[in-house]
Amino acid sequence: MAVTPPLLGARRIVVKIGSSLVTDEGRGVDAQAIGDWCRQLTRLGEQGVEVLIVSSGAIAEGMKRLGWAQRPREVHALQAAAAVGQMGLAQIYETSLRSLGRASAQVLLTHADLSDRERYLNARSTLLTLLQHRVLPVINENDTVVNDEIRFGDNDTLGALVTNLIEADALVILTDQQGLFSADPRKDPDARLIAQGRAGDPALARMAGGAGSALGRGGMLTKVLAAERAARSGAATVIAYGREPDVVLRLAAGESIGTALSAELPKRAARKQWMADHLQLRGRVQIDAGAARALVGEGRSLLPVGVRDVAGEFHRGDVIAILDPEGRECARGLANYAAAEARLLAGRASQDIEALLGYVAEPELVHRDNLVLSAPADPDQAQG
Ligand SMILES: Nc1ncnc2c1ncn2[C@@H]1O[C@H](COP(=O)(O)OP(=O)(O)O)[C@@H](O)[C@H]1O
Ligand SMILES: N[C@@H](CCC(=O)OP(=O)(O)O)C(=O)O
Repeated sequence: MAVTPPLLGARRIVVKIGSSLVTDEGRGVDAQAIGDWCRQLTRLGEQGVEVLIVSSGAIAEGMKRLGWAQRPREVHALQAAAAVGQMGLAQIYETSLRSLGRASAQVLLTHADLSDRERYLNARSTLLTLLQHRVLPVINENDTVVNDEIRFGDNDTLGALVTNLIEADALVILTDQQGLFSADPRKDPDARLIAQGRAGDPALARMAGGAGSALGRGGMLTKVLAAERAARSGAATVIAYGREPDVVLRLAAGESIGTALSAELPKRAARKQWMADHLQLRGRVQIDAGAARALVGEGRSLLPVGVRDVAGEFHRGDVIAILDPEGRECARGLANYAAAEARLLAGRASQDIEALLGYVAEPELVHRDNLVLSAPADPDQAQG
């Protein structure tokens, strides 16, 4: 069965780089290898592809800087090592990207940041703003304030959550193996590379084992589960060897390298399902005819000026229903402002937001990327 190469034509990708690669099997941050990944990603940026990096390696680098030969068991010692190592990691990415003419930004996130609706929107807006300004975000977990992630080594999951958050087209997981094998190749010499599969296929999780080295935490299982999660927002995943020459550039040119795991749902349909499955309706706004035309007819965002009435008590990041002038639900979306603020903004121009609230989160009440139209006007539904 011929499969579309997952990175061919992708406009936005997340590249996750594991600890063993970043730190050259624990010898300390490998500046040369980081320089090479940055070169490839900068080249992709020049071709118009938006790229985000999720990089592990803080703990391994911190241990080296502190002269610790053994990975400590105490969580606080791991957190301290991460705090030390993150400095080195950020410094090397910044230096590499600056020498290539790319601005970079450090973003430290926790899983909780992405499950809290308000912080989710904040993280999303910040990352999208960085991309708009052609800044390359370098993301890691905020290891100093969380400990589950340190114990479970969850940067693979973080990569998938970031992919969902900014609706990337693909997640690339660079690791120290050629891809997913039928069994852990460190233990089974007969293991064969799985070139392609469907994200979420339970057979893949059965093949994947834990980390094969003391440095990596998640092993293949967290990568396979990350692919399943990335597929929920319609993104494909590739698991590939990070030291394969020009690996990301060749993937982007359509070459098959490593393991490609496809997503079943296209992006828009996946997002709609996600909103339906995960989010509870917290309020309603009724809009005027002009706003209804803009939303339903032209696929635009909902601006406060088109809002007539606000019902319910919702917060920023909650889902609200949008009703047309006849009171029929025409869309649902994530509110950028709380109900009390939306009441103050109703019927007013976006330029007035600062004067009315004292700050501006976004000019829209619901951005079109966070909006799902109701049947039958929604093209996804019209297609069946
Ligand atoms: N089925 C499998 N295919 C490939 N690698 C596997 C498999 N099962 C377990 N592994 C192990 O997973 C390791 C990669 O995971 P990990 O060490 O966490 O890497 P990273 O630091 O890149 O996240 C490999 O080195 C390998 O030993
Ligand atoms: N946040 C940790 C990463 C832990 C982790 O997930 O590591 P890995 O399994 O190598 O991707 C660090 O920077 O050391």
